[in-house]
This record gives sequence, structure tokens and C-alpha cells, in this order.
Amino acid sequence: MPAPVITASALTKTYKGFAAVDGISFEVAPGESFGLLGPNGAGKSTTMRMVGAVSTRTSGDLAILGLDPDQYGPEIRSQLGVVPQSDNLDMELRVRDNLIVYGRYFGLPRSQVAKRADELLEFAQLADRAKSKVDDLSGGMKRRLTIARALINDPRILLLDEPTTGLDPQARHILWDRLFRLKEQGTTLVLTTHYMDEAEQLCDRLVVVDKGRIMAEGSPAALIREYSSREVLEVRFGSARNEALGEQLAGIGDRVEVLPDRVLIYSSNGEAVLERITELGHEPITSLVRRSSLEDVFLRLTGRTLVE
Ligand SMILES: Nc1ncnc2c1ncn2[C@@H]1O[C@H](COP(=O)(O)OP(=O)(O)OP(=O)(O)O)[C@@H](O)[C@H]1O
Repeated sequence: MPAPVITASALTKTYKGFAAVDGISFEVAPGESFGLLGPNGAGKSTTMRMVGAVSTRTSGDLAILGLDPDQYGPEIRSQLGVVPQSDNLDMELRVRDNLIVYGRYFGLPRSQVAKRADELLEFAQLADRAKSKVDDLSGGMKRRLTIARALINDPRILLLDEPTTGLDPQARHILWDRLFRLKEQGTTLVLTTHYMDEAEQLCDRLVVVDKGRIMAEGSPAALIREYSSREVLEVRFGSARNEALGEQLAGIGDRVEVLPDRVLIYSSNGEAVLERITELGHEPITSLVRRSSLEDVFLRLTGRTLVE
């Protein structure tokens, strides 16, 4: 087994006595795509800032590329690429110049930076926008430029905090495709997200975090197997009836979850459960059978949905 590139052990960060990150432990292997999945306020960004060696921990142990960030911050930061939650591109500069200036900041020689900037513009599908003003780019393009910029120093680990928040579906898919490519090239990715589809698509392994703690860990498929049934039937009986009917249906399937707007029934066969409900004389307004997802894992572990 190659040595992990990140090791966190009982990692904690408190703000005036409030534990934003509350004793979490995890390891990331080289080349792995590792995720922190959790709702807003779970402590994901706080964890990322500690891993990025820009925020100190309150207690616990942390090693990035074998180094303690408390002692080796600059050495660690020079080997990381960081994509923060909101783009912090230089609006005054044109697209290509954003990469050039950043590369120079890392101390790369001028000719090398120019070559690398052009490669990265190709990679980010922004070559034809090299001379555009950053302000004129769409949200998805800005994100891709931020990722390109984070790659200028050829980092050993790329940290991405909520990489597709605020983007439309098409822009998200373009961005995921770029991240897949990085994954295929062996870049270690560490990302936070509150989107279960993003975690399922991109992460080899992830931790589910809530209120500063790790609730579960595994590959998306293994987590779904462990914490959910194969299928979910989603039915809506109307907001006034969901709760009462949810209670009546409690014994049906493997498990029933009542949400304000719908009832979820977990089983190995959603269609069969739907037939049974109809036989019992309950006609839902809408019904949908789908495979279990990480959203269901989160609901099972916390009693809440990921995006509220
Ligand atoms: N500098 C700070 N001072 C006080 N409290 C903070 C500070 N930074 C974060 N917190 C609190 O710590 C908790 C975790 O915040 P964090 O930003 O890490 O969550 P998150 O999972 O990344 O969510 P989001 O996606 O909304 O950023 C929140 O309750 C937040 O209010």
C-alpha cells in the first residue's frame, strides 16, 4: 500500500467553544478521488482549509504529503492546487493572464508558465477565450478557469470546495468531465459537496459528514448497499395526507420515511410496493420508483435530507 497523501486523526476545529469539525479521522491514498459529503454547515470547508494548510487545527493530528501543516505550511501549499468555494479570479486581468500571473507567483520561469498556461487553457476548453475579460465568462467558464489556475503548479493534490455549486446542469456536466480526465491522469482529488449526484459521479470513496462528525465512510456503492434498500418508491398523497398515510404504511417494504412533501418507501421492488398500496385503496397523486442514492444514505443516517 502506498503511503497516504493525507492522514487526519481526531481532527478538531473549534470556534469559541463550538466544534465546527469534531474529531474526524480519514486517510486519502495517492490517485484517489475522495469526497466529503454533507449539508451546509457540516464542517466541510473548515476541514478543507485545514487540509489546505491555511487554517490551524485546534487539536488532533494532520499530515499532508507526510508533513505537519503547523510546521510546513509553505512546503505543503506549494504542492497543492486549491479551488475555493467561490471563484477568486483576478477580474482586472484577461483569462490567460490570470494563469500567467498565478504561475509567476509560484516562482515558475516565464517560458514554462506560458507553455503550461496554454496547455491548461486547452484542458479547460477556454483556448478561444484566452484574451477575454474574466467578467465576460459564464459561471461554468469561470469555474473551469479557477481549476486551470489551481493546476498551474502541477499539484500533487487538487482540493475542490463545492466545485459545481451555483452552476446549471450543462455546466456541471462539462466540469465533471474535466475532473474525470484529471482522475484518469492520476491526480488525487479531494472535494466537498452537498450534491449526492456529484459525490456518486466523482468519488471513489467518501465520508458522510454532519455537524462536524463523520457518520459513515465507503465507496458510494458500498454506502448505498449498507444503508439503503435497492429501490425507493416516492409517493405523494398531498401535503395534508402524507404524514397520516406514511404512518399507516409503516409496515410496508423495508422502511418508510415521511418527508413534508412526500413519502419514501424502501424495498427491493418499488413497483410491487406501489401495487400493494393501490390494493389497500390509497391512490397517490404521483409515484416514482428509483434506485437508492447517497441522499437516502444521508437520510437514514441523520433523519434529514442533504439539501433542505
Ligand atoms: N470563522 C468562523 N467563526 C465561527 N464559526 C465558523 C467559522 N467558520 C465556520 N464556522 C461555523 O462552523 C460550521 C461549519 O462551517 P463550514 O463552512 O465548515 O461548513 P460547510 O460544511 O463547508 O458548509 P458550507 O457549504 O455552507 O460552507 C458552521 O456552523 C459555521 O457557521
